[in-house]
Amino acid sequence: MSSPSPPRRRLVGVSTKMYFSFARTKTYISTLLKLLSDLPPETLRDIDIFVLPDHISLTTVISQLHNNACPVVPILPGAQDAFHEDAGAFTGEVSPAVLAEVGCRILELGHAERRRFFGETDKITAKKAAAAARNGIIPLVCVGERTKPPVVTSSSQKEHEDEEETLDAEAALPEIRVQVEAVLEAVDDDMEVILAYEPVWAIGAAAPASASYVVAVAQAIRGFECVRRRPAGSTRILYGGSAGPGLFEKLRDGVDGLFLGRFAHDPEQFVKTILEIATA
Ligand SMILES: O=C(CO)COP(=O)(O)O
Repeated sequence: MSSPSPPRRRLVGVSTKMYFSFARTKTYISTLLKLLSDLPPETLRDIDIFVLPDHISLTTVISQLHNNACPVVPILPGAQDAFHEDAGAFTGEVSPAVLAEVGCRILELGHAERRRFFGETDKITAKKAAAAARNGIIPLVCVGERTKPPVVTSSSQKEHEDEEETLDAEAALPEIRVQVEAVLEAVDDDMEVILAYEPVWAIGAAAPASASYVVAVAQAIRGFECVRRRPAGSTRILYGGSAGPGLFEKLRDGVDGLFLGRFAHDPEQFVKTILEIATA
């Protein structure tokens, strides 16, 4: 009889994208550290937290995290992108080797905004994921369908007005499968990878995708052969797209945590979300 797989550690993080000034990032991190250090230390024992500031602010954030007088929980610092080569004549690019050298632990790749504004493809994202892994940085790869899938249950079939709409998860899977396969082919199976499922249409929206839909997609991603063949615990799946407090409880059957944007800009809201995930 095979022994049960060890549970995957919960994970939660924020990307500040390009929203914050340098000064605001510094204040944000010191407030976050203060709020976290006020919690009973055991609360955060089983959760990983990460912050992805802009490239310019990253080394300052790393110093703030290192100098934290009350290290309740190690927060993993990360970057929002990097080039796929380590060094050379690539003017203006950011080297994953330099990121590793200064203490970057997570590298976000393939975000919908990188794909949309900078034309990044699955192939480019996969090369970047390989570059992160060979430098000992965990690739956090964003995947997700561009268009909202069709609703399966019409609103007239809903029993209650406030019931969430049921979207056709099957319709989104082919697009997501290609994105996931491209990345996992480029990264050794024994390297840790974080997949952030971020439906593009739910990013920057008023509300996240419906919970039943996210759980269905996340469970399907976990069932992909390229994910199943990886060692237990080495592939964590997050949900991102208008995520915030009150959401994780509804998604816990599908995902290992949340990846926040705007709804973590208030550090108190971020800490509230962290606590919900840590204690769910
Ligand atoms: O893109 C996101 C995280 O990477 C999500 O952003 P929002 O939560 O602001 O929609």
